[in-house]
Amino acid sequence: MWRRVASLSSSISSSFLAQTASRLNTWESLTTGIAQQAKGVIAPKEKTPFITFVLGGPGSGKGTQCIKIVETFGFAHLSAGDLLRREIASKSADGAMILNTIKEGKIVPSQVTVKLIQKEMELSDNHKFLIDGFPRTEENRVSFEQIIGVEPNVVLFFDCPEEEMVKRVLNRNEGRVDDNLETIKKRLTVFQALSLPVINYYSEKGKLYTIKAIGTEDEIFEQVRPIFAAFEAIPLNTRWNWNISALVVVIDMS
Ligand SMILES: Nc1ncnc2c1ncn2[C@@H]1O[C@H](COP(=O)(O)OP(=O)(O)OP(=O)(O)O)[C@@H](O)[C@H]1O
Ligand SMILES: Nc1ccn([C@@H]2O[C@H](COP(=O)(O)O)[C@@H](O)[C@H]2O)c(=O)n1
Ligand SMILES: [Mg+2]
Repeated sequence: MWRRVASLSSSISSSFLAQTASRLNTWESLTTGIAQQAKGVIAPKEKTPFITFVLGGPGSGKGTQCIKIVETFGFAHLSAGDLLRREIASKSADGAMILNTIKEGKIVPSQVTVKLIQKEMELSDNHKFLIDGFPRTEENRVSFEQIIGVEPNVVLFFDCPEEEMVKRVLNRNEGRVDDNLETIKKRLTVFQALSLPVINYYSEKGKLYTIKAIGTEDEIFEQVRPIFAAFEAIPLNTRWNWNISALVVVIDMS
């Protein structure tokens, strides 16, 4: 059994302390698997995670813009679709189920997808994550909050007309099993019915940044850039200093 004692500087406000404590729990929960393997030595990550969800319909340009965000702002890019395709390729136990679900344009059970994301986050040295194509449903969203124990800092929504999305997907030419007209229609229906409510949820929470996803890739990125530039502009002390003021002692009671 693990017991955690946290002692924090008294010079910071109580709401800030509450937020800080919750973030410590969050980041520690991400490290738990690694820590357990290390037989009792919890090695908390140095920085609090900064999580961006990247949403939008099929072919709206999420992956394309994520590459630019990675290049410019140094995020780790975790594409839920890529992680699922990797599971298929690795012929894992869930591979066949995932392949059938993707062919049908449906959504893979949240537990499966969240576990894949969690594993990537744990393995990453980065603390800034772009989680692309997730959450696709309310169930995805709740599952992430329950398993990872953290909410996104930013949610990007690439808003693109359906006609343009269909054109882009049909021209993509990457050999994806779901890049055909029949599956695209199903994916668009799923997007309208299941993903839009998630987008509305984050809009109501004031976390949503809507990008007009038409124009050239560079033009679209010029809408994205200021969002992250604004976060980068927050002084380093304000962003991370609380971590230094926190002392976490772990006592193994087993
Ligand atoms: N602004 C743009 N104008 C024209 N084509 C674009 C633009 N942005 C991306 N594309 C192209 O459209 C296709 C779909 O883009 P991308 O793979 O980034 O979309 P996505 O939102 O990740 O789609 P999915 O949800 O299906 O993974 C790609 O072939 C990409 O090169
Ligand atoms: N959260 C998610 C994300 C994706 N899927 C399935 O993968 C397909 C491809 O996803 P892309 O992000 O690469 O477009 C998608 O249509 C779903 O079938 C999922 O189930 N859950
Ligand atoms: Mg993509």
